[in-house]
Amino acid sequence: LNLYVTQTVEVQSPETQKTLAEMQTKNAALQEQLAVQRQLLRELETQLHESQRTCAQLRTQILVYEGEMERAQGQLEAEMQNLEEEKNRVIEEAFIRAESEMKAVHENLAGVRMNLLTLQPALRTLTCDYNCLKRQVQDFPFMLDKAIAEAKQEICQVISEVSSANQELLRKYKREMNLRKKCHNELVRLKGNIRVFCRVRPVSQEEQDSAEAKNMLSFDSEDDAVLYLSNKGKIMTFELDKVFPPQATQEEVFQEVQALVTSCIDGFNVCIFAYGQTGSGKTYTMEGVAEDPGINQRALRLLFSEVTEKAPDWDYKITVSMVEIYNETLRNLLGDNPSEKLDIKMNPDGSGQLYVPGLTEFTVQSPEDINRVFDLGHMNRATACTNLNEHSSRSHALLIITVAGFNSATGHRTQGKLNLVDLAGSERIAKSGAEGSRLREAQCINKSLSALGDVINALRSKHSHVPFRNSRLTYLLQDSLSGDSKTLMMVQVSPLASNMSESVCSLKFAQRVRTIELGSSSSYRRHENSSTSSSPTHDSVEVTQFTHTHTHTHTLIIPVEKAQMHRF
Ligand SMILES: Nc1ncnc2c1ncn2[C@@H]1O[C@H](COP(=O)(O)OP(=O)(O)OP(=O)(O)O)[C@@H](O)[C@H]1O
Repeated sequence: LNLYVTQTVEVQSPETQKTLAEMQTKNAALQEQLAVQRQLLRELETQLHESQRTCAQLRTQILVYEGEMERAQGQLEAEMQNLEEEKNRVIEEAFIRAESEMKAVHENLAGVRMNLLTLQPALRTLTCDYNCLKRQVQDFPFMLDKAIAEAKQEICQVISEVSSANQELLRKYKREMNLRKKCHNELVRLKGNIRVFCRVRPVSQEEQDSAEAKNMLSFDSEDDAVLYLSNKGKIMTFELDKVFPPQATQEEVFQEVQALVTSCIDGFNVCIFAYGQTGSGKTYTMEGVAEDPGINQRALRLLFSEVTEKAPDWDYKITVSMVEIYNETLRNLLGDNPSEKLDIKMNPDGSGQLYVPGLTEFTVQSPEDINRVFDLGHMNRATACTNLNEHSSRSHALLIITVAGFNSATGHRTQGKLNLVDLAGSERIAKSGAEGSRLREAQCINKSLSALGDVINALRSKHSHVPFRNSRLTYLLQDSLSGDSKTLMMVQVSPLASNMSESVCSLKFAQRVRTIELGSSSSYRRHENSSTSSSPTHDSVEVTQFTHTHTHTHTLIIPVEKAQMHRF
């Protein structure tokens, strides 16, 4: 390629010129190729130099490595030598140790062999025991079945013995219960079906200094059933079941009443009436005051404590209703609408019992519940009238407590009702000089108190017809006045001189009721010093009329004046 010849040639012919041009083009192309080749050659030469330098470096490196390898070889050999020595030493030590261990194992083996020789008899015994146990285990299900069968038989026998003992106890319990009821009834019968108490209220602070306060009533220190009354210069003696003097406390009064209250737990129906003229203390005896409650509150508290004592054998539910009878209209004092009039109807369940549709009943479980119920009743009573004091004097207020019991052991059920009645004032119409609406009120009161007397009369006389329907009061209390019910009349008496004629009427009524019940020939006797001729007339016809009555009803009656209770 370096042999290019540059020659200037004279060219004449076009062909030659063409050839020349082509040659020149070729020459240029070759020149270009030559330049490229030269460049390539330079690069190759550079690469060659580079490779040679790298080769020299690598050789140097190899020499370094070879040196290092020789050194490592030396170290390796030394290390191997060391390891060889170490190996020999360790092998030697292991051998020595193995030898001593082997020796110990030999010794142990000898011991174990020795033990084995001694354990063999024990093993034989254990094997024997095991076989024995195995046989027992095989026999166990049969023995167990047998034992279970025997135990079952014994248990069945014991159960049947216990059950028959229980039956016997139950029979005895029922017999005792019946006996108790019979004794109770007998006691009540002996004491009288109608019990009549009298309570004289104290002279108030305001009355203290007036002429009214002079001592018209006196008591017998030896006989708490006698009351002396001085009227128009004569002294009359009244004999009742019990007379409470003015100083008698609410607690003392309640103590005499509590047996009657608790009998409703045994399923008896009980009525307690407070009877007397306005201001004689009826409401005080029945309701009392906040700091010294009367029969209503004490009765509920006693019922709570009694039923609590009987738990868990007996389960009791105590419900309370409050109604008012005003002008022969029945009102629900615990309902949402106290002005709504209630009706008394025959229960559609065919039991022949009466019921009051729409009457509210509250279940009470604590003294707090009682307070809430009483508050509601009072509030409703107050909202339905303009003057509560006057209104309460002219209406009957009834607290009806139902006690339903269930004995889960015997399946026995009981239901008793306790009716606590604060009657309207018993004063005579003539004295009050009433007209218009007052006259109507007085007539209604007169009618219902007379009806109460008529009902008691008919029941005592065993009349075929008892006029329960003659008043709302007797109709409502029908269930609790008839049958083996018990009734108590609490006759309230005012100590004031101006009230003496009303007091006489009340006490005469009480006396007559008591005479009927006891069948005695004379219900009140004159004081020895009194004039026989001028004392109030004792109606011997009425007394005779009630002498032969017999009933299981127990009643405590507060006296009703003669004019109102003329049939007595
Ligand atoms: N045993 C008593 N101890 C103290 N105060 C009594 C007693 N009895 C009645 N009182 C008082 O005498 C007043 C009249 O009593 P209470 O209101 O109970 O008579 P009432 O017969 O219910 O009259 P009403 O027919 O008007 O309702 C009351 O202030 C009452 O607190």
